[in-house]
This record gives sequence, C-alpha cells and structure tokens, in this order.
Amino acid sequence: MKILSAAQTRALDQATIQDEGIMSLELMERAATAFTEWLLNRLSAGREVHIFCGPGNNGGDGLAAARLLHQAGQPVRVWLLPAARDSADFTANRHRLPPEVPCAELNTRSLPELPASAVVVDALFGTGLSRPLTDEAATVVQHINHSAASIVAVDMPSGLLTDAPQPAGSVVVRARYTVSFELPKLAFFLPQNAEFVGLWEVLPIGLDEGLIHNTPVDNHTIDLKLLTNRLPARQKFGHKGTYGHALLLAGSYGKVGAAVLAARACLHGGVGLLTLGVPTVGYDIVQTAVPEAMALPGIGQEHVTSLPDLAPYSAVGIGPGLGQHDDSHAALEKLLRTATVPLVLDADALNLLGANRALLDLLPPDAILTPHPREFERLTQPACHDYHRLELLRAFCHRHQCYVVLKGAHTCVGTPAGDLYFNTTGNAGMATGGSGDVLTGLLTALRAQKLSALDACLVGVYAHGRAGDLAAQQLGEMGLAAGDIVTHLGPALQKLVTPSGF
Ligand SMILES: NC(=O)C1=CN([C@@H]2O[C@H](COP(=O)(O)OP(=O)(O)OC[C@H]3O[C@@H](n4cnc5c(N)ncnc54)[C@H](OP(=O)(O)O)[C@@H]3O)[C@@H](O)[C@H]2O)[C@@H](O)CC1
Ligand SMILES: [K+]
Repeated sequence: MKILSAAQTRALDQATIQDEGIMSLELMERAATAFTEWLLNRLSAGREVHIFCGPGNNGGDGLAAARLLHQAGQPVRVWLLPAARDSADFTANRHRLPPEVPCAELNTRSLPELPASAVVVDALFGTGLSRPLTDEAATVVQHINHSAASIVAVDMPSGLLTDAPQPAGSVVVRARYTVSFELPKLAFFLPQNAEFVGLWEVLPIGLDEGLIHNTPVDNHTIDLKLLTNRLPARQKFGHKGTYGHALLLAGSYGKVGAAVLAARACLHGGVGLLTLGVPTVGYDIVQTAVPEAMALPGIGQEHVTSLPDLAPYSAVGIGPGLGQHDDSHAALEKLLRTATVPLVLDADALNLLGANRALLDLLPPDAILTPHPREFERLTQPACHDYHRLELLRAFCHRHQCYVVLKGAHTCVGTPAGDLYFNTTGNAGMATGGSGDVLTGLLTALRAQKLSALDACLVGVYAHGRAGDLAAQQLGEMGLAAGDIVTHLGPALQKLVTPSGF
C-alpha cells in the first residue's frame, strides 16, 4: 500500500469525487458506514457512545456515524466543538441527525462526565489539522484523555499531524484504537506516536484505485500485494546448488547461540547449502545443534579472527554474536574490501562499522544492513525524533547505496532510491533476544537464492514478522522465543511463493 501525505490524501478525496461523479457527502457516508460497522462489531451491549465532533469533515464523519449508530439502536450522544465556521458536509450531516439523538455544544466550563463504561468517538480533527491544538479544543482533548472511557479516533487521533513532527508538549488524543480510511498515515508507523494512535486499522471506502496508482509516493507498506511475484517457487529439477551456498560469520565465546539461530533461519529460509564460520569454541555446538550446516575450522579460537576464502559462497551474512575484537574488525574490513557476493551485516558487524565509519565507504553496492535504532545511530547520529530518523535513513541509504532494515514494531526498509517500506507483520513477542539473528539468517538465505536486495528485504522482513505472528498464535506473545520464529518461517514463506500455473 502507498502511504500518502495529508495533502495527497485531500487531493485523492477530491479527485475521487470528480472522477467518479460522486458527492463528497456520499464519500463521507461511506467512511461513516465503514466506521460504524467496525464499531458495532466491537461494542458490548449498553455502552453509551459519546461522539465529539469538530467543525470540519472529521466532525462530519462523527455526525454521520452518530446517525447510523442511532439507527442501529445504539445509545449515542453528540458533543460539538464551538467553531466560527463549519464545513458544508458537517452542516449537511448536522441537519440529518435525528432530533432524538442528544446533541449539544461543548462548554469548557462544564464538560460532560465520561464514565469508564462510555466509548468516546474522537471526531474532532482529522487530516485537516493545520496547527497544534490550543484553547477550547485542547481543553476538550485533555478532558477526554483524563476520563477512563475507551477512546476510538476517527481517521486520526485529534491533535496529531498526519506526516510531520509534533511540537513538544502538543495536546493530542490518546486513542485506544484509530480507525482510518483507505490508506494508512505515516504517523501510525512511528514509535513516538504509539501512545496517541493505539491500535490502528484502515477501512476501505472505495477511493479511486487508478488515482492511487498514479500518485507518486516514497513511503509504502510491506503487504501481500507488494510481495506478489517476488519469491519464486522451487524448481522440480532444482538441486542444492540451485539455491545458493551461504556463509554465516557469527558467534564468539558465550554468544554461539546467535550463530545457531541465524544458521537455523538460513536453512529454513530455503538456502541450498550453508557453511558456518564460527570460532573453535562454537564448533561442537553448531555441529550438534545444526547438523544440516557445515562448519569451517581454523577461523579463530574464541572469536572470528580471519576471513576464509570466499570463492564457494553466493552470499555472506556477518555479525550475530561476532564480538567486537580488533581481529574481527580486520576480518570485516577484509570482507568489505574483497567480497564480490551479496552481504548482510548485522549486530556486532554494525557496531564495528559504527566504531570506524571509514569502513562505511567500503560497503559494496546493495549490501543489506539490519540495525535496530541504537545501532543505526552509531552509524549516523542521534535522531531528534522519529521523522528525523527516517530522513537520516533515506540519506544513509542514498549515500552508501545500501539497503537498511531499521528494526522495530514497524520495521522500515530504506533503499538507495529513497523509498521507505514499513512492515505490517510482527508482534511485541518478537522483542526478545535472537529475533534479529533469525532475520539475518533469513536475509542471507534469500540473497544466496539470488533474490535482489530489495526483494530479499521485503520478503524477509514480512515473512519474519508473519512467522512471529504464527508463533504468537500458538504460544502467546510472552511465550515466544526467537527459535519459535524459525519454526514458523516455512509456512510464512510458503504464503509468499509465486504460484505456478495459469
Ligand atoms: N474529503 C473527503 O471527501 C473525505 C474526508 N473524510 C474525513 O474528513 C477529514 C478531513 O476533513 P477536513 O479537511 O475538513 O479537516 P478536519 O480534520 O476535519 O479539520 C478541519 C477543520 O479544523 C480546523 N482546524 C485545523 N486545525 C485546527 C486547530 N489546531 N485548532 C482548531 N481548529 C483547527 C480547520 O480550520 P482552519 O484551519 O481552516 O482554521 C477546519 O475547520 C478526514 O480526516 C476524514 O475524517 C472522510 O469523510 C472521507 C471523505
Ligand atoms: K479524529
């Protein structure tokens, strides 16, 4: 899916109205209908719904939803924010509200009581927010936030900008759910907004697909549609040589488990052959834990101290559990200077790069780096806020012509072309030691199988998250360990395989 800016969203709404010859009021009705159905499916009986409406079309959505909820037999009350000017569609829906629905203008000196059993629908401001909330609007939002009621935001939590950083101390609705329309907003993907957005969903309202297709964007979601035809099916006459030979340089004394997890993920990621470059202390461990892999002797006693001959390999992954010793640094530098095959760099390989940034200039084109935010900062600079981090990401990928998989709740893949792809799979159970090692092994496997760097990142990140989701379904998020992600990689990848046939 594309992630449009607020301005693009407005333009798309307008173009849909013109192209399809429908009234904006009808589009609002579609949005309100989708929202009402969503809410009715989740409301338990007897909960009173308080809908807070602003003066624009977000408020219009709220008024239309109030009518539809009332028609469905739901107790509902409407509260209007006083404003100098209302939008036309707000006014139309104000007139269509049945007189039996209690509707009053908000008075900030005596704001309505909101019991814990109430559901607050926040339809104050949406994508038309042009500045931070002040005065009455800020007071109302603070009142809603201080109540114990459950808050559901329409399109956006009021006070939150769609695609730009908030000034510090801004007053923003803290929603439990945000229900948005057609396409997600950039704000939803950023950790700094999690306390406002809550859980979010996007409901289709039939905006013009052709127009969406023709809208140029550089922010995207990673979803099933994007992944079509990126992961080829196995060939009937394929053999282990067909699917690449990966080398993983990983593990050190006390951290051999990282090598094991990466190795298992690489094998479950479909690689034909896997060789493990682990130090001698890890030799017996990997030979026992991962019998499918070969282990290289003589590349270090307690950590990796030298680089083996790279000729046999079709992709190299380096970093999980590697340690940051000087001779590991030398081996990494030699790898960067000599490798002619795809590279995946993670964990201590990134820390070594961060400690000696001159090495970044040696990165071969299309290398994949998989930092978490702190590792990324070591490669660049501290980010002032999440939007700044995204700009640093774009600049870094462009400068070094590499792909960066910035790990988080919505892992973000940055590309040399300046695109950002936000993942939509995964869960909080995956925030556990070893998850990243699994991703490194999987990405190395996909690169060894000749997927392009972009395809490997998109397929790998999505499948890794999906495997985590499958594991959490069985075990719960708390019970999930990184090895469980490996176990579910097979089904997660299978779902993405390009079907054969017609
Ligand atoms: N277009 C469509 O067809 C569809 C649109 N849809 C819905 O419309 C929503 C967008 O509607 P919108 O553009 O009317 O903007 P909205 O968020 O209601 O706010 C604008 C009002 O707020 C005011 N205002 C702004 N900032 C303020 C502040 N800090 N403090 C106080 N006031 C402030 C601003 O005043 P002004 O800035 O002009 O002074 C104006 O009066 C979108 O999120 C979705 O819910 C869906 O129905 C699908 C179809
Ligand atoms: K809202």
